[in-house]
Amino acid sequence: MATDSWAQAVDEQEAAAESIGNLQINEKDDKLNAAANGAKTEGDGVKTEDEDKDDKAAQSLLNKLIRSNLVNTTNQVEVLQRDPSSPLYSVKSFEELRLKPQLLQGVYALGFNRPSKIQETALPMMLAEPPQNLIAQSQSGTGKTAAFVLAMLSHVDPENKWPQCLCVSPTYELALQTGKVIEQMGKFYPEVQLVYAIRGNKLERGTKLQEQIVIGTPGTVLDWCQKLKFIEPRKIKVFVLDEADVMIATQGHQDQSIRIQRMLPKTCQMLLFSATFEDTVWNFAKRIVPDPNIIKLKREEETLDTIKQYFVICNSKEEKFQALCNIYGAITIAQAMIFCHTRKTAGWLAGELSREGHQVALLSGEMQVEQRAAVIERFRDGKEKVLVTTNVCARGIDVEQVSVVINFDLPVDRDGNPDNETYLHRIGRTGRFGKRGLAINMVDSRFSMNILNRIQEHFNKKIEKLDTDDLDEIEKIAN
Ligand SMILES: Nc1ncnc2c1ncn2[C@@H]1O[C@H](COP(=O)(O)OP(=O)(O)OP(=O)(O)O)[C@@H](O)[C@H]1O
Repeated sequence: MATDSWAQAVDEQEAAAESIGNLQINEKDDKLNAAANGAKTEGDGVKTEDEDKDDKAAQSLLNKLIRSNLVNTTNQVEVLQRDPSSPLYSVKSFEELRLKPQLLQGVYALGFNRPSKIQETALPMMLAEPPQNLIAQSQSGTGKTAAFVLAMLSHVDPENKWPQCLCVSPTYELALQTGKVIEQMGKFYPEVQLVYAIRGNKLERGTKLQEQIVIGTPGTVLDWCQKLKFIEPRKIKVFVLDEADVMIATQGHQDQSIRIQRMLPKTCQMLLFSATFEDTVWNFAKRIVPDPNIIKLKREEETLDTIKQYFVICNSKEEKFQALCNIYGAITIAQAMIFCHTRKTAGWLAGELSREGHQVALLSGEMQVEQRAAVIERFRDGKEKVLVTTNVCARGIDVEQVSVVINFDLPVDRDGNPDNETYLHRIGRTGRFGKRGLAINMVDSRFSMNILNRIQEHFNKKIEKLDTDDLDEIEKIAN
């Protein structure tokens, strides 16, 4: 097969895999959303823009799950105060915030020693009296969730047995994830209770909620406020809209969120968080949050500076597998991520590696988001040492924790050109003090050699040749 048609064939195969994967996830989500939000389901089998957008929520969830630490950033926050003449407070310790002792205990129990960059400025603003509104944007993993959870817990009056804080998240899974943070941080503050306004949580008609914090998806929260009246919106003191960029990408959520916001009192503190800030997010943010303070933290650029890059020449996938075994035989690899171009190759490779006795996790296009989340959690917890995945599956996932990345197939776009952005994202690291990493690229044709050369030129960084039959040479790369 000529290289061009080979490239096209794999692209087509992968594209098919992608749409099947998406359809399954979305079909399920649609049904669930329909149940929760009264949305319409259209299963016409065509990949629509909405399905693409739905991926954002899945990516965001998977990213949260794979990460166990704060994202390092050397950038400074940009602050735009509603009242520029008022002093700007920033804290370097949690003590300075005069938190309730139970909450301080919760923060330390989570292993937080000091506020993150965004928390340094966001927390004093959110905890100020009178309450201030805030729009905050910073990339995923910089401590936004922990910040607003702390703000909600601080503002609650545990004596009052009714909902006082309302937090909306784009999906069921993301709401559960944030709920977990509330539960952990509020561990030593048992008087404060939390309830999930999500599909499946059916309450009896006439119920008046006693929990002080409600977290849920926009459709259910709206129903609970408006139709079912489980919540009295006029008693809400803090309203949080999380993941605004994911929210606006989901049909109907924007309107529902605005309708919820309109039911809240003028005095309610409005807080909105987003990982990205395009105009659409900004326009939405301004409708949700009147008179806001604004905090932005620029995304840390990824670089290849701290990465050692190699390539290995092989003639077939079997040879690539053998090269991989040689590498594993020569150096100790704590955890590795291996990227394949198609689901078929990924499945085959995972099988071969497990036959060799490796503990392998496979992330594949046909899995539903919950299954993918479970795989990622097991990998993050170190239950498996190798994660084999297709690019489609791993798109957008931060792999900063993983020290070795293997491109079993090099990333190419649909036109068969090098996908430099994906290459950088797969193996790059953020921050000047980012951990050192090792990247190994498998080359198995003139086509892939050409791709490798073009990637090398693009980044102006040499990718060294590695002979995987020479054990001494392999050993050297680990030092
Ligand atoms: N001050 C802190 N010190 C140490 N770790 C922290 C601190 N704040 C948050 N973390 C941890 O860092 C990780 C990312 O935090 P968090 O989830 O709040 O970020 P985020 O910006 O909300 O990201 P995402 O949008 O993906 O949820 C979490 O594992 C969290 O427990």
